[in-house]
Amino acid sequence: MAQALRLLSPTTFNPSVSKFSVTASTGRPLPSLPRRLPRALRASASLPPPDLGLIYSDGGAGAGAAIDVDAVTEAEMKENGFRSTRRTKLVCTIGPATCSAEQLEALAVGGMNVARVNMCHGTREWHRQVIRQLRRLNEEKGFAVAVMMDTEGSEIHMGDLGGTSSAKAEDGEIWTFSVRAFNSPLPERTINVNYDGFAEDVKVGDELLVDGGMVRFEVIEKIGPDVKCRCNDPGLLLPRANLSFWRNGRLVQERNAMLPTISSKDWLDIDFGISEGVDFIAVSFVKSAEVINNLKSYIAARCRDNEIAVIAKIESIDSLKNLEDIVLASDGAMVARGDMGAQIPLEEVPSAQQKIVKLCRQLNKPVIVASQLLESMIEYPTPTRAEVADVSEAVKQRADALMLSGESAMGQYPEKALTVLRSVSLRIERWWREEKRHEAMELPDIASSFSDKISEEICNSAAKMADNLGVDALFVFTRTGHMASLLSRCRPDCPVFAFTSSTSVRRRLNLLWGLIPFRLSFSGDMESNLNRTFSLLKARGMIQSGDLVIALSDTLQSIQVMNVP
Ligand SMILES: Nc1ncnc2c1ncn2[C@@H]1O[C@H](COP(=O)(O)OP(=O)(O)O)[C@@H](O)[C@H]1O
Ligand SMILES: C=C(OP(=O)(O)O)C(=O)O
Ligand SMILES: [K+]
Ligand SMILES: [Mg+2]
Repeated sequence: MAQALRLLSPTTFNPSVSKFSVTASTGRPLPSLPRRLPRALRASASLPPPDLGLIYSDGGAGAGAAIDVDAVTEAEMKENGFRSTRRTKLVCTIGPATCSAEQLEALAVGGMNVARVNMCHGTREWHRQVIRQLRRLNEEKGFAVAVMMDTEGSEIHMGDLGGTSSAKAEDGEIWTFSVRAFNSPLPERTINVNYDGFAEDVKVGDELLVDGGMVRFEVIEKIGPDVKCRCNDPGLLLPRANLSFWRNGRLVQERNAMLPTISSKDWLDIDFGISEGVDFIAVSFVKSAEVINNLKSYIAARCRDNEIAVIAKIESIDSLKNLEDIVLASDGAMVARGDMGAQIPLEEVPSAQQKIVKLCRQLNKPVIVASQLLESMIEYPTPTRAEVADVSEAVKQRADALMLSGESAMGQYPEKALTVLRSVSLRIERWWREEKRHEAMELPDIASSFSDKISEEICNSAAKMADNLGVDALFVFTRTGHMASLLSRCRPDCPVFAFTSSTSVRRRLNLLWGLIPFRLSFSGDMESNLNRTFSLLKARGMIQSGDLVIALSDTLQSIQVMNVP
């Protein structure tokens, strides 16, 4: 039994569906609440352990009937019922510790939704191998792991330590930072700097921060291209670590303002990303909305269907100043706490994070909380309690995604770190759902057309209905993914199954909170879409007769409430 509300706006009116009335209508008579218990309240039959080796493109009834879903999602849903699937998405930076086909598959099985490659490190050839392996994994195993390429940006950083993997700087030691080119091995206590103007720009007395303050030096003497510095806060120097300098307690920014956000090397990396078909490009050290607009036009001119989403990394003082404009121009944002913590006082990072996460949700842009979430797990197999609390805070803020950096790129325990993110997310999400602790957030109107406004109203209402009725899932049939994003923005209690006919939309939706994206070709006929979807998912054991579902479609701009037949 279905109850339908359909609104046909002038732009989406389609004569083939004109049998539906143009104003709101209920499809069939409304009996007293026809729902059965939501699945979460029913005794769940114990299921055999999932076979994670198998995959799933359902080719059985021809391409038209196929549905793409990965084995991990399927197993998770069968095991726990779909109300308890994970809502917070997980991004893993790929590096030497995770670049083999087996390691990438282990991460995908462990819940990685997006793989990030950082163009600061490694060669294009290395990144190409990783991206192609990920694509193969998706094709062969039905995953929808998206690829995010992160630009290097015009930051000052150290060279690569002449081939050694790290160097220890001790308290009081004098080190030379130099723009000269050296043959490796480097002279003792010498660091190469990538920026030619470095020796001119720094002044005696400046404080030099490595990796946002993990190691600190004071500039004591300048000799031509060499800058002598005394170590005041000892620590480990890692290859290509970021350098910033401070004068009178403030970050020296003049130089930053001179350099382009997207360097000539970044443009070559972006061309590389476009040709390799990455799903997201994350832009480092964004200063204004302009650079995002430029990149988006560049992509639009080169990609059919504008298939690459642009993520603004919020990590500089300028990006915090121009936050709203930057977020509005972008397709998403990253709270890049690593560099942010080097640009503003550390104690201001938590409030900046909360502000960015909130703004992104209001403006309907996915947001990633990144850096040092589980830093100690680079070396140790268990996280600190403080790290677990940090992860839990980001989950409570209902960020779309959490990101691993060094933990997955070069740490000792990449899979364990991912497991920690997954289990903490699941536990905290469930706790806050059960306690109904989430405060309602005011969601401003964001639509720019009347048709978008209808979609927005439908999604807001559907999410509210879903919470009030305690439905098992929201189903959304969406071509561009927009309607799915609007539902995700409402952060409903139940998961959102997003059906889209495009594999690239499916991958991009994988970054969004609470969405379970499927690839499915569908028509303008909701009735037949729903019937087909129900039978495909039922055949898989992913839904059951009686599950209560609210279904939406962006072609019809409709809402239906129904039990799975
Ligand atoms: N493609 C790569 N090749 C080699 N090492 C990498 C690669 N990607 C990441 N790493 C290592 O992982 C660390 C953490 O990654 P990330 O946070 O992305 O970079 P960064 O530390 O430069 O901000 C890097 O400092 C680097 O040591
Ligand atoms: C994610 C960040 O950027 P990157 O790792 O590229 O420095 C950060 O600074 O937190
Ligand atoms: K980067
Ligand atoms: Mg950074």
